[in-house]
Amino acid sequence: MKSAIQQASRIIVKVGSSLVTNEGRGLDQNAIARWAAQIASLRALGKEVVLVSSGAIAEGMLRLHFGERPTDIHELQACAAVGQMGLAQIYETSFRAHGIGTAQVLLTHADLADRERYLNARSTLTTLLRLGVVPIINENDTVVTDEIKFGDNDTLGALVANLIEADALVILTDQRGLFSADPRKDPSATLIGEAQAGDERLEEMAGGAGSSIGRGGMLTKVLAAKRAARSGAHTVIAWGREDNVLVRLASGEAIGTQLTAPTARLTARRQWMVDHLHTAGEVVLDAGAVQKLTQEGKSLLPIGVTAVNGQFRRGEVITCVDEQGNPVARGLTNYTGSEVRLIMRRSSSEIEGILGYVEGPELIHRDNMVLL
Ligand SMILES: Nc1ncnc2c1ncn2[C@@H]1O[C@H](COP(=O)(O)OP(=O)(O)O)[C@@H](O)[C@H]1O
Ligand SMILES: N[C@@H](CCC(=O)OP(=O)(O)O)C(=O)O
Repeated sequence: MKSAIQQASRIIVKVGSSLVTNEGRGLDQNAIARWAAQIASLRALGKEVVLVSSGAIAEGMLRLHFGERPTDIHELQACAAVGQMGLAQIYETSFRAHGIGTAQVLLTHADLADRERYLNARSTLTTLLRLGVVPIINENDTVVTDEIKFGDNDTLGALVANLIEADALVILTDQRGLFSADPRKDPSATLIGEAQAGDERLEEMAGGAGSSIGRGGMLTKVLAAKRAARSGAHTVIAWGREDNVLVRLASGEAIGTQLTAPTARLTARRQWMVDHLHTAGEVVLDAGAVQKLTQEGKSLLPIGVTAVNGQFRRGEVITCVDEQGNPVARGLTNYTGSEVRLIMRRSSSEIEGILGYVEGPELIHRDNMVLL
């Protein structure tokens, strides 16, 4: 099996708290500079990279002079808010040294469960990538407390992999990968080189559901791999301080644990759309639009829509039917039902004049559509 990272063109790299910090307090600037240099090399190979980085609390603790991790949730939130400034600062400086810009993106799991926010986050991230910027993502710890209690950015990494259909998720941590048992407790544990993401035996190795998962640990990584695999992304768990780890992975070297996704990326996404039984509404297409979608592989533009049935919000799944009512395609709409009623039969260049803003020239972008 070829290395997942070598083949990947869009990669999420997650660096854990245990790695970015100097023993839990403050950030390790040198380590961060090394990952930035490696990501710059990946970019030079034509790969798109999104970084999910923890470390805000650790840096905030240092800046606010907490000797140990506070137990009060709101103090933890305060640490995260203060520390995030330092995190952003170090990443911006480290990437600037390679002529690469960074962007700060703070997300919660709830943001990604909401269809409209999901689509907005997706559009922002893909636009940042198109503009050549490296998005640096962390949890928005100011507005949520669950994540801070569990201290888990692994799940966030997987959600982001689903969000922008990454080909691979690289989880960098303080161990050389997933071992047959926790190597801190069992010195005879052996490294798992490769397995299928979602294999339940991996969860047992990582501690099983019954173990203490107070803070991330390997279980959240194994579960993140399972989640990432749903959109076809492969996961690699590796030691973040391994020399030049990202570049070596990209050159095809087998390092750490590779958890392979059983379904291909496009199949997974297609299946998700097809399985989406509840569609929020319907648009009727003229014959020209049907032709563009089915024969020419194009996006759906408002000009090809002749009628709208039902009410729907931006980001919801809608069905496209032909003039006889036969389903043609399904996809995520960029505009609400009321907006489509205003812009249908009109050219995309008129959208701004009619609505006062443009979410995109397409009603449904080709990437967000599946033919039926
Ligand atoms: N089977 C296993 N293989 C490797 N590490 C394991 C395993 N089970 C539990 N662990 C523990 O998980 C820890 C990594 O998780 P965590 O501290 O949350 O890292 P991060 O901050 O990078 O997310 C390791 O230091 C290790 O003690
Ligand atoms: N968002 C917080 C905590 C996230 C966290 O610790 O996650 P993880 O690296 O998976 O253990 C921070 O930046 O400190």
